Amino acid sequence: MEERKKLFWKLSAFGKFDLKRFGKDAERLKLIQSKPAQQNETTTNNSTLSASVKTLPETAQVDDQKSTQKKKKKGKITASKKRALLEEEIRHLRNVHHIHIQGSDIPDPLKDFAELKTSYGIKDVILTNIESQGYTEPTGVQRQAIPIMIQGRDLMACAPTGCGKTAAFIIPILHHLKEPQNNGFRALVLAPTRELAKQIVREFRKLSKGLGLRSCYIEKESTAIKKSNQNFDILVSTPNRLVYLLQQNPPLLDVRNVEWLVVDESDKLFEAGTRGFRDQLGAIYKACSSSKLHRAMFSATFAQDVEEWCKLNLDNVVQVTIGAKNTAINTVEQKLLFTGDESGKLIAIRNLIREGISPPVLVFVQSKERAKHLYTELMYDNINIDVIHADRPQEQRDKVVKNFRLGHIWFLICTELMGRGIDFKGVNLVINYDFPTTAISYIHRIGRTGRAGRTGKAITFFTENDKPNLRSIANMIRQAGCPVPDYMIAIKKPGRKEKRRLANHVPERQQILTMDPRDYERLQRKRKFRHQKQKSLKKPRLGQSDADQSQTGNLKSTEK
Ligand SMILES: Nc1ncnc2c1ncn2[C@@H]1O[C@H](COP(=O)(O)OP(=O)(O)OP(=O)(O)O)[C@@H](O)[C@H]1O
Repeated sequence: MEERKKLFWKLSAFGKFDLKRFGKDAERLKLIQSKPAQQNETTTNNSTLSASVKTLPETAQVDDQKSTQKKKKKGKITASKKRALLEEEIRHLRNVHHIHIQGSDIPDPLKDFAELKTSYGIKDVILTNIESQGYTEPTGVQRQAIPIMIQGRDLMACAPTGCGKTAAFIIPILHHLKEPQNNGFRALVLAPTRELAKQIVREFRKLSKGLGLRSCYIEKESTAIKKSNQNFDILVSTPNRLVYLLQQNPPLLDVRNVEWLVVDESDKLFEAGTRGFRDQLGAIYKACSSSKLHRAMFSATFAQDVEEWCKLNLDNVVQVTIGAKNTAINTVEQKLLFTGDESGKLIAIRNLIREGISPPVLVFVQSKERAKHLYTELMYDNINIDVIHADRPQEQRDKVVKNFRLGHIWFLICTELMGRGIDFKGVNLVINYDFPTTAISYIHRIGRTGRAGRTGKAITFFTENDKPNLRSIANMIRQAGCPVPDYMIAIKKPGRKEKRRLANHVPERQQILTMDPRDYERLQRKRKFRHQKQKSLKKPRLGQSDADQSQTGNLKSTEK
């Protein structure tokens, strides 16, 4: 027996004592105890072996240590395999949702909203609010932008129209602010129009229910100081209004404690000149002087110069793009309709109405004047129609938006004012009565339909005069998978200079109005008179004194 043992140790001394392989031999030689019957394999490997190893001489112990090391190594391989699997899963998630990223140390996209709690400790109440909005799954932009913003990283996000960019910045801001504080505004969101700013406030309120955080849009100067000092945490504003309030002496607002600055429709706000807000944006940047400031830019379209600015000026910025950049949404069935000349458009729209189109419908024209004229032409056609443009008083604009949302208005004639960001649920059709001057404007206009995964339709009228812009928009339509005739794509591409000229000049068009201009003027006067009468009838409320009335008048006169 002793001889056999010696021989075994000699044989095993230079090799690895693999208990798994040679365990049976060792057992036969009675060098280790035999396995108890019916023992589970995992337990065998751990407890039985460790018990028997005690009986082994030194060399065997050394060998066993090596085997344990190997096992540990094996464990390491499993961990790296695990990471590889996870990376594959993340790659797959990004592919499925067309998420493209640029930047360093980018957090993983969310698999679901629940991960906000497990990985980032977001409050239950926010998750409940998300759920009560009917959001079951995060959209592509939400999956990637939310974790980036939660980590306090500067962000530039480009994602198609109607894919939930608003919630993508609201959720991380709410998580960041946590609860109300006496520090004034800590988050500032800029949007190009009042309508959009107010819509964003509504979204903030829905998603922050139960958190105590207060968000506002400042309508009047007189409320600016009050709101500023009154524990409002979130301010949503147009750049013009904000700059005006900041430039008063003393300033009517304080944004020095702002920690999150979000620029929605950022390519629009970056535009220079009278139609853009670049100067105002510069002043606002200066005013947001907190060292804790983080910045995020969101839009469905991005211009090269904005991208370059962001890369140069934002800290370690992450760029997120969903799908192909600057493309029209593919849930919208798009069509171009040749109407010959301007008068053909009136016939075409009446034909569409006669053939039966399902409301709500948005009709875009290129100017306030044309909006008023088209409204006058169609108002007797027995359809619920209204018009919105910057010349209408804010109170009327709000009413129109509300009535369109409620379905009381079926046809809404509008200008570029409603082209960006406005989320009317269930718009079935967008009619571009006037051809958009840029492909970017086209993307935003038709993006008022086919939102949040729904389908929609867009019909764009064009005349001989629209030929210079036809090619770029026909290309957009083809890219979205809708048919366009080849001759449109074959039109000569305008040069850079020409492109810029086209973008900045709305074409001269033949007047829409078919009635005598004097009759039109008379009608306008009548309408104005009727509106003022309605207003004055509404004003003297029961028990309201003359002094009260004059005060109301004063407040109104301070409105910008
Ligand atoms: N996770 C989600 N699941 C379902 N619907 C969502 C989700 N997130 C947002 N929505 C809805 O999608 C619609 C569009 O959202 P939102 O207005 O934020 O789009 P957007 O990307 O900002 O569009 P635009 O570029 O036109 O401004 C809204 O009605 C919103 O309630």
